[in-house]
Amino acid sequence: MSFASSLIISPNVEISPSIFGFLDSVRDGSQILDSSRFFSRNRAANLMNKKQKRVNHSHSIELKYPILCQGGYGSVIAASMVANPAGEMAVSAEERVYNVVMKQAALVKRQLRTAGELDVKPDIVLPGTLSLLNEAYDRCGEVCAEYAKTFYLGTMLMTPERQKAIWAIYVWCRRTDELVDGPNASHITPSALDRWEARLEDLFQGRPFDMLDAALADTLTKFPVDIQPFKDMIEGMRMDLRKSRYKNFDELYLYCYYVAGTVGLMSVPVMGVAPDSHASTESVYNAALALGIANQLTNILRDVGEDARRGRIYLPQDELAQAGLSDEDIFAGRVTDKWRTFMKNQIKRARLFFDEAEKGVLELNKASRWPVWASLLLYRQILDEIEANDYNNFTKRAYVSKAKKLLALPMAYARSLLSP
Ligand SMILES: CC(C)=CCC/C(C)=C/CC/C(C)=C/CC/C(C)=C/[C@@H]1[C@@H](COP(=O)(O)OP(=O)(O)O)[C@]1(C)CC/C=C(\C)CC/C=C(\C)CCC=C(C)C
Ligand SMILES: [Mn+2]
Repeated sequence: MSFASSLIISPNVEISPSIFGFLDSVRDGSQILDSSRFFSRNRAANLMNKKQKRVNHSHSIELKYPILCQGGYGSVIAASMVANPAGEMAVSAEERVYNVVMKQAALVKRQLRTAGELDVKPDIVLPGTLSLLNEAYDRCGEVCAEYAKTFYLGTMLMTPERQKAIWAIYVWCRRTDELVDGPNASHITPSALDRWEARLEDLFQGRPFDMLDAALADTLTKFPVDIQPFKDMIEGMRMDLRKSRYKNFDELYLYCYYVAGTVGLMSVPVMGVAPDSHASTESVYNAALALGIANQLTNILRDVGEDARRGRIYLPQDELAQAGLSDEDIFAGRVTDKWRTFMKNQIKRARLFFDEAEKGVLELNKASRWPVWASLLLYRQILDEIEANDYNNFTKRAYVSKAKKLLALPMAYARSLLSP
């Protein structure tokens, strides 16, 4: 991606007067994320395993995302409630995220009941706005094509309404990511993120700030997309500003949910569930969440060296220690047997999340499955490439060749024809 194109989509939140100048219209609405509902202890379930075992939830809840045990990863039971140093019981990231998933699923079900069928609502168009909106959506499509070509191609089978909506969501996510990853990242402060969130709230209330926001505001009138995953993605960016180490997988899981699991939750209401699917809405959302987590874990494993050069280590510190590794080993970038063993386990875990995601793709509307399969197959191949590089993710970038990318498209298409 070129620096220039990155600037074009860079959100115009006030980050530094010297760069963008002061923008009166971006209100300083430091909305505080309502996290109280996250911490409800009444709900817990197993996201990654259909058995969903529940035991006395005031003390311990069995969850089964793949965590490290002596012999590697597996379907290991982990307590979701852990005592913090003060001896208080804290709720695990998995449980917090599960609450969001349940809320999203409930929202879609409610809309299904009231609308009869989850489909596109009619446009209410003021004279002149339609062409502006079309322009806005076209621009979203261009940005998407420039940043994520294969995925963009995959959206070609979707209905025009769904396609445009996914592009608009993509652009909002990309702009949010640009805030902390783009050329102006060093100027981003928590209050700039607060302003970006205030702008999000405005957009959800039908007051978009610019053309690209207007496309998303229009999408919201057509699909039952909730604000929570969007707010949570911004929360992930806040997390990136304040921390560069993750104590354990629970912390890393929450980060992965914020920056990528949220994408799954935003996309499903647009992509739609197949009319002949018998899967529960919750299970489809769980799969969507799993794909986001799998993608982000893969992204992290691919970029270990690059992140370390920025002083960041997105790997569970306790698992590194168990493997006999320290931050210094990562900064030194030596591929040792200890590192290979550690990486094998991390890759195994990421693949478990991809496996979980696969179950849900079949349940999506047929026309929406292609881009999802394409993204799943392509991202999962990055793990194969890390193995092919003999786990040197310090100085070698695991990269899926153009030929393999092209091959993934017909493969994804063939899979999208399979019925649930
Ligand atoms: C069909 C489809 C894939 C739709 C998703 C479209 C969409 C809205 C994508 C937004 C992606 C985005 C810009 C996220 C911002 C945060 C971020 C950058 C996350 C990383 C993406 C990879 O990007 P990249 O390699 O460019 O990363 P760098 O910034 O360069 O480091 C992520 C790794 C996460 C992306 C997560 C997804 C694409 C989740 C996809 C899940 C679904 C679409 C749900 C599918 C449904 C079922 C039932 C499985
Ligand atoms: Mn990024």
